[in-house]
Amino acid sequence: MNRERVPTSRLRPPTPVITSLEGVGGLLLPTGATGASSAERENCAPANTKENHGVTVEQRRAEAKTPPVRPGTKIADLTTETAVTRTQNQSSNDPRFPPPSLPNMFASEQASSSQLSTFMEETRRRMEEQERRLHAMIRLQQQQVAGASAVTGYGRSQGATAAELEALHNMISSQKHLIDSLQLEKAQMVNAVQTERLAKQMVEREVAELKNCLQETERRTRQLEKALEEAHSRHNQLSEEEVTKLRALERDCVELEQALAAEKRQKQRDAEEKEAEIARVRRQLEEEAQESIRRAVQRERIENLRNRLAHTESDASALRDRVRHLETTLRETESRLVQFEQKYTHLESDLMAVRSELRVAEEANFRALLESREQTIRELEEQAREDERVRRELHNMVQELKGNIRVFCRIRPLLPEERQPTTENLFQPVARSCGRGLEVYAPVDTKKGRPRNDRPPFGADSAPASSASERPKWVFQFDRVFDAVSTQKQVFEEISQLVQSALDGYKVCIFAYGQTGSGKTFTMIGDHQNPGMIPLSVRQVFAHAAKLSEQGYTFSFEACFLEIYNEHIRDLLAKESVAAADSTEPNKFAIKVDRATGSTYVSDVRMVSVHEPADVERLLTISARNRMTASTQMNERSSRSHSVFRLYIRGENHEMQQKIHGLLNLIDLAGSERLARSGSEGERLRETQHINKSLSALGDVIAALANKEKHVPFRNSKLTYLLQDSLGGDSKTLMFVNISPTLDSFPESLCSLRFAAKVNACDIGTARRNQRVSFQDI
Ligand SMILES: Nc1ncnc2c1ncn2[C@@H]1O[C@H](COP(=O)(O)OP(=O)(O)OP(=O)(O)O)[C@@H](O)[C@H]1O
Repeated sequence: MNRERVPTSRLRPPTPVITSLEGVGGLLLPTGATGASSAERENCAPANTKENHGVTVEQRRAEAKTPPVRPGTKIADLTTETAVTRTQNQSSNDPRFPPPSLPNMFASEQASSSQLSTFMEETRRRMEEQERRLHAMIRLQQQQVAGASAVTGYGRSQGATAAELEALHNMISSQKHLIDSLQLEKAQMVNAVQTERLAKQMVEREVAELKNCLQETERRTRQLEKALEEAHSRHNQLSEEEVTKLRALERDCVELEQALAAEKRQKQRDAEEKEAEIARVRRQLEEEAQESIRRAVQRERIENLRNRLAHTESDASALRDRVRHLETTLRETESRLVQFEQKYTHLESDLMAVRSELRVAEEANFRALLESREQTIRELEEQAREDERVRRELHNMVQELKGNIRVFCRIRPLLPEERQPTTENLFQPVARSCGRGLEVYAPVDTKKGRPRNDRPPFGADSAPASSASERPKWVFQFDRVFDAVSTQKQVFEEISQLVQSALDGYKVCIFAYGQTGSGKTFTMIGDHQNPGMIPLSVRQVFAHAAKLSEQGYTFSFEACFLEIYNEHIRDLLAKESVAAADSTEPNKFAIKVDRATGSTYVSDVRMVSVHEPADVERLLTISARNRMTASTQMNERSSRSHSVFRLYIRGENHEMQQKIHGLLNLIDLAGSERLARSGSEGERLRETQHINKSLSALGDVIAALANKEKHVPFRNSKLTYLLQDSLGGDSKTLMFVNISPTLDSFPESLCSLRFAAKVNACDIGTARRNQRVSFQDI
């Protein structure tokens, strides 16, 4: 049986030594160890300690036993009573509180937990009692002090002697001291109680551990007992004989095992000896083999050395022969080198001579080549100039063949605000006439259900209606007809040749003619997205001038922008203040003719040098601000004046000794309203009269030029007078007739078309048609 032994130190709790405090209440104080000395115990217990004021604790305890003073007690009696009490309590050992001895249960490992609990319970109970007693003591002392004070007062009132009072005072002060010391003791007791509590907790923990150990030990004991019982029962089952046999077998087995072990040891020793023998023999054999290999190698080396010696000797003799041969060759080479050096010197001098000859020849060739190239360039330049001259001639010829006055018709689209529910397609370009023909249909008279005009107003170019219900139709022929979807670029492509003529030194006039709102300004100036003929022409002129500068031409450009309003000239490029002054001085600008050149110009007008298209676009912006517009019944922003943009082109080619003086006139004419229709009166009536007069004067001039009349009435209007140098002669004129497609504008449109058709019939330079033209009947 192997019982687990619990260490003694664990089982034994720290034993509190509980000693009795002699005297007052038999207080319990722990000393911490079983074998604490009496001195230590004295330190812990204040029983025999002397106080500073010289009164022993025992004395104070005796005094504390003093009963409360009753009223009427004499001072002498009080003293006696106190003394008696003190005597009674002199005993140092109070039999009521014997010093607690260690409980037997801790002396042995088998201490039961119930005994321990009982001990703990007893200790707690005793401590509580001690505390209670201590409190009673303190109360008693306080009562005594109060009694003494009462006695003192009583003594005073009874006339006690000074000595008696002194004695009383002393007694009271000693009582007070006793109370202090008792309170000190109380504090110490409280500490002791706390220490005791800690010890108790430790003991409780140890007890719990002991309980666990005990339980474990009991469990194992039970297991062992059970195993023992089982062994006993098995043992009892075997018979005596079997046991004997078993024992014999066991002995045999032991002997066999011993014999086996001895044999094994012997065999192991034999094997070790044999291994050692084998290793020794192997070492011997290896040594012998190495020795024989070493000898074989030495033999082979000797053989090799013999062979190499034989080879070396034959090589040496061959080398000797070669050295002899090389020495001979070297001597020959040295002599050849000397010959070569001599030759090289000769060749070098020859090469230098050849090089100098070559340089001379190359220079001659290069000069010849250069001259031939320069000649070619000159020829090409001459050719280019000749080409340019031919181009100009051909261009001019083409322009002349086309006619020096041409008319383009442009029909603008219906504007969004003009969309009508019964839009009639009045103007239809004729597809078969290569974009030159235009058919005009009379609108239907909605009231009568038949054409409004069954008789065309201008019979000369009309086709009569075949029946009463059929709409009358007029057919016009122009140099080009642009329909409503034609773009500005497409239109410009057709006039670009004419613009080119200006750069070739011709005077070119491009007019826009038509009634108010028919698209004249749009065609000439356009807007930001759709630049018109003026900006596009200027761009072309500058671009072509840049190209011609490569052929030695230098160009300069000057521009002016005028307005003719009510037969008065205004400068559209004048500064705002100047323009305002001009309006109060209508006759400031006069048209002058340069007798030498025949050119016309306006005095005092602002001429602006332009160098690039942007310069001209800036001028257009200025002029747009200055341009006078006035409202009429037909168009809120009707332009009531002619605007004339003039670009003077001056070019020079020194080599060709050529000078160019071209002039490009781009004219936006005022709206061509008939007086009856415009409904103008007053100032507006006067404007309309002036406009019609000047347009009629333009027609007269064109007619006179076409009819080769001696007198051309240029001076009949400011416009024709200003354009005198650009109309007629070899000048080139193009007129746009702008048409509004609206129903309301139909009579005016027809009127414009008739005017344009008559212009188209003219040839200002060379007569194209042998017919007389008159604008009187339009
Ligand atoms: N080909 C066109 N495509 C688109 N819109 C056009 C075209 N022609 C003219 N317009 C528009 O028609 C309106 C009238 O045109 P525009 O002012 O050029 O007429 P106008 O003949 O110069 O009139 P006015 O004699 O009163 O100056 C403008 O709003 C213009 O933008």
